[in-house]
Amino acid sequence: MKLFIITVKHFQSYWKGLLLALICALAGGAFTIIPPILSGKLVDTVIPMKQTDMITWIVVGVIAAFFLKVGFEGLQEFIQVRIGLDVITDMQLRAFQRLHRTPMSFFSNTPRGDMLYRLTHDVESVQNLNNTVVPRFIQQLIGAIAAFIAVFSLFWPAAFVMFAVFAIYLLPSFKLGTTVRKLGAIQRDMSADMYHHLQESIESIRLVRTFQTQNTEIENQAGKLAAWKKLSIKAALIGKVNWRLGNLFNIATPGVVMLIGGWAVWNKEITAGTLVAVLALIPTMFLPIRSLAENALTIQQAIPALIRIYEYFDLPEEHHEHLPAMGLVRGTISMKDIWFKYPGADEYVLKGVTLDLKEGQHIGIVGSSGGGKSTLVQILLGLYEPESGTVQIDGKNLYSHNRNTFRQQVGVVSQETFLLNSTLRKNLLYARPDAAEADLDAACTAAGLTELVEKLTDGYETVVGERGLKLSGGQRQRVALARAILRHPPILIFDEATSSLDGETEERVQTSLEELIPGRSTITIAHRLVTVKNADRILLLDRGVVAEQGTHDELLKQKGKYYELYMAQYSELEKERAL
Ligand SMILES: Nc1ncnc2c1ncn2[C@@H]1O[C@H](COP(=O)(O)OP(=O)(O)OP(=O)(O)O)[C@@H](O)[C@H]1O
Repeated sequence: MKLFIITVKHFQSYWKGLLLALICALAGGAFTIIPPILSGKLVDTVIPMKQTDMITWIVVGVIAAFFLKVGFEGLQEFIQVRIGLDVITDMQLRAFQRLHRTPMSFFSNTPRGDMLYRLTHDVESVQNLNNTVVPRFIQQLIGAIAAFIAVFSLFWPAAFVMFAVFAIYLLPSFKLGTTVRKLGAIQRDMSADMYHHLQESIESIRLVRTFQTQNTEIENQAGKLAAWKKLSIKAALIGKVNWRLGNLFNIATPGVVMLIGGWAVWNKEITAGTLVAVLALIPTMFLPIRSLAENALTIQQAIPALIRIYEYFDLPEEHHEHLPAMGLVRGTISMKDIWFKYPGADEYVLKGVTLDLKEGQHIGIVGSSGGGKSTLVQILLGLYEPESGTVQIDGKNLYSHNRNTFRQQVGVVSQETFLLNSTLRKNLLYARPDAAEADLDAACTAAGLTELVEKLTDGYETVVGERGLKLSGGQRQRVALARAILRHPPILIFDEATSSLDGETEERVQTSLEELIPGRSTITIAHRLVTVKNADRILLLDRGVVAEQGTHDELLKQKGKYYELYMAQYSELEKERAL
């Protein structure tokens, strides 16, 4: 019922077009019953009375009725398809918009394949139903109702027989339909799972080749395909049985009508022409039932698909876009007593973390892997909300402002760099589409990218490939760096930004970064302590708590965990140099 109400709401604003489509369908239905009635006239009066000139008129009438029926129904189909496409594009866009406004936790817990499947295949399933099945069904239903009324007025016992036949047919058909619906839903889940697997397998092609797991991947897909095929055969078989059952009734009914109609003609209760007209109207009455049986699978797949699209309309939204804008950020950050655990997790990732950063200061965050460093940054960006604690930017509460207006003023370079399957220019300008050429060049110089740009035959216009596969890890990271620089942000966040660069490049990029940092509030997350050595303050985050903090020298003097970490890394560096 909810499904019906939401769907009706979607179509509500198109009521004028829908009304026109309905009028066309009614006209089409009226013209459907004219040829059988004219056939009756032919048998009853034209032939017995040898009205040869009337034959021509009847033929003209039949042809005209046919053309008008086709014309009206064609117009109705076009209007409905047009409105259907408007509605379906609205639906897809609405689901997509919602996805972009939902909290990040949703993305951590939802397979990407499932999201893509909903926005593509599910939308397509509904579109198939919308474009072909529904407009035809409406035509056929109106034609059937018109035929039923005509049969009822011509020879009511035949209408009664039809009614009884429908009642008998609907029972098994309903049962089969329920089974097909269940199978359709399972089939859809299987398809989504296959889609997810295909996508994951192709996306992680490097991993697959490195670990030589091609055969496992293929076997996995073969297993999924086999299960899907088995189910599809079952669904197709039931669908066909349902359709044949409809056919059986379609063939058997005229026999029964012939029997009682013949008897009535014999008893002079009706004319032979009336019986001919009634018999000619029977197939029209069966059309909607046959159509339902024929398209059972399409319908049964579209209904769960529609439900799944609607589910996205109900996704929770980050309610901040309507909040006041953050305004020009200067760069004072204050995170107080942050307690946070990921949705569904039992353990706290951050346990009372406090971080204070004055405008233009540089803070380094170090610590063991999984200690919560990246999570702290995600909270600062407002991608996750802490269970308790406050985040203030220039003294303003982040959560009572539009976070987008804050994020726009932060340059982030993280461990993972996502590149668009487009040119280097588009990838760089993603951060600031209106940047001037000189800014672009300057950002590339600062990020150490100039050499690469000069080496590429098409320079900035070189397509860097899907997910940046044509660039090395270091080059990708430099692109991300240039993007961040291009924004001229008052706040910079480097999350292992130089981790995949070789020693020499890292040193060069590090120098560029250090030139960039003065005047901007900067947070640098690093495993290598030398990266944050010059920071104004360093926090050592250990299992969700700030275990130590101070300048590099102060921390070394404390001879605590930082000291141990530094000594371990230092001696390794020494060892490397000695080799
Ligand atoms: N999206 C997520 N959902 C659930 N748990 C997560 C998620 N992201 C991270 N975690 C968990 O939170 C903890 C902290 O992760 P985080 O990435 O913040 O650590 P980190 O200190 O940045 O680690 P590293 O130095 O290895 O990058 C880890 O135990 C991790 O498993």
